[in-house]
Amino acid sequence: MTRKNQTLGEFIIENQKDFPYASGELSRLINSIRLAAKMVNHEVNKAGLVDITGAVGETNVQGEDQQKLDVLANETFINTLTNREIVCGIASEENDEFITIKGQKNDHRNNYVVLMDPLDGSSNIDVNVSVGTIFSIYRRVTPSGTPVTIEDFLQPGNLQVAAGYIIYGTSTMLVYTTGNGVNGFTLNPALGTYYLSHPNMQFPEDGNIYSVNEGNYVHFPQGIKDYIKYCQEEKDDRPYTSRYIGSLVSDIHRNMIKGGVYLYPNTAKSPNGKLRLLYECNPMAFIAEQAGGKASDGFRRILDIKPTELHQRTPFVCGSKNMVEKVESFMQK
Ligand SMILES: O=P(O)(O)OC[C@H]1O[C@](O)(COP(=O)(O)O)[C@@H](O)[C@@H]1O
Ligand SMILES: [Mg+2]
Ligand SMILES: [Mg+2]
Repeated sequence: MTRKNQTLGEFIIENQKDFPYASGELSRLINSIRLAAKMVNHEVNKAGLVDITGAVGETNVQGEDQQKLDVLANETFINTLTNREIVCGIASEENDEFITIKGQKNDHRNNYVVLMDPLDGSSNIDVNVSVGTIFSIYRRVTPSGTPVTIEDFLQPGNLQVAAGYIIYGTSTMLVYTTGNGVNGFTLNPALGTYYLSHPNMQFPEDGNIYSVNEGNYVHFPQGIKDYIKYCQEEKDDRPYTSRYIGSLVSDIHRNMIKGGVYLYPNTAKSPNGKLRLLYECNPMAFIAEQAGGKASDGFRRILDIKPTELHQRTPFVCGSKNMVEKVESFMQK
C-alpha cells in the first residue's frame, strides 16, 4: 500500500505483511541497506573535496582497477550488514569469494544472503557523473544454523525475494521491489529521510531511447548491428535517440522513466559480455519485469538462467518490453 509523502521506513513496515515469512528480518535488512546507502551517499557527494577519487592500485577478481569509492562503498555495506545480525552471507563484485557471516552467537542463524555491486559505474566516479549501488537478496537454501555455501548464492534470479538499486545522481534515490511492483524513494538530504517519490514505477511498453556503447560496434554480433541500424533508420518513429551514461543503474533508471532499451552485448573479445549475472543483471532484470519491462541475453530470460559461478558474466538486453522483443527478433534472425 502506498501513500503520498510516505517515508521508506513507514513503507517497509506497512508492507511487511507481503512477506510470507514476515519475521521482520527482511524489513530490517532493507532498512540496513537504506542506512549504508546514506553513508555512501555522504561520501559520494564529497568526491573531489576529500581523497576518495582515483584508484587504490589494486585489481579486483574481474581484473578491473579498484577505485577508492569501490572499496569504501564495499566496506560500508559489508560492515553495516554484518553488524546487524540479518544476513548469513554476502557476495560482492569487489570480493573474490563470498563472505560467511556467523552472527554474534556464531550460530549461523540468519536466513538471507545479499549479493551486491557496491559501486556501479566506477568509470564515472572521477568525472562527476551519476553512479549507483545494486543489491539482490535471496533466502538461503541451506539449513539455518549451518554455514552458508556457494549454493545459497548460485540461485536463479526468479528466486530473488527482493532487489534494488541506489542512484547517486542529481538526487539520491533508492528503488526496489519485493515482488509486488517497484517503488522509488528520494532522499531528502536535509532530513536524511527517504520519501516515496515514484510509486509503482512502470516501464513504458515502447520508447525511443537506445543505450549501448557504440564504440564496440565492430565487435557486436550481427543481430545487434542490425538492431542499431534499425534504431538509426529514418522511418516511422525512428531514428531513436542514443543515450549512454556508462553507469548501468543510471541508464536503466532513465529508460524506465522515459522508455528505452539498454544493451551490453557479447563481443569477440568478451564472449559472455561484461556485466555480471548475479549482482548486476539479475537484480536489474527483477526490477524491470516488476515494472512491466523485460530482460534477456537476447535468447533466454535472464531470471531463468541457472548460475554456475559467483562472478559469471552474461550478455544483457533490458528495458521496454516491445523494444527488448525487437532486439531478440534481430538476434534470433
Ligand atoms: O565502459 P563500458 O564498457 O561501456 O561499460 C560500462 C558498463 O560497465 C559498468 O560500469 C560495470 O559496472 P562496474 O562499474 O560496477 O564495474 C556498468 O555500470 C556500465 O553500464
Ligand atoms: Mg556494475
Ligand atoms: Mg561496481
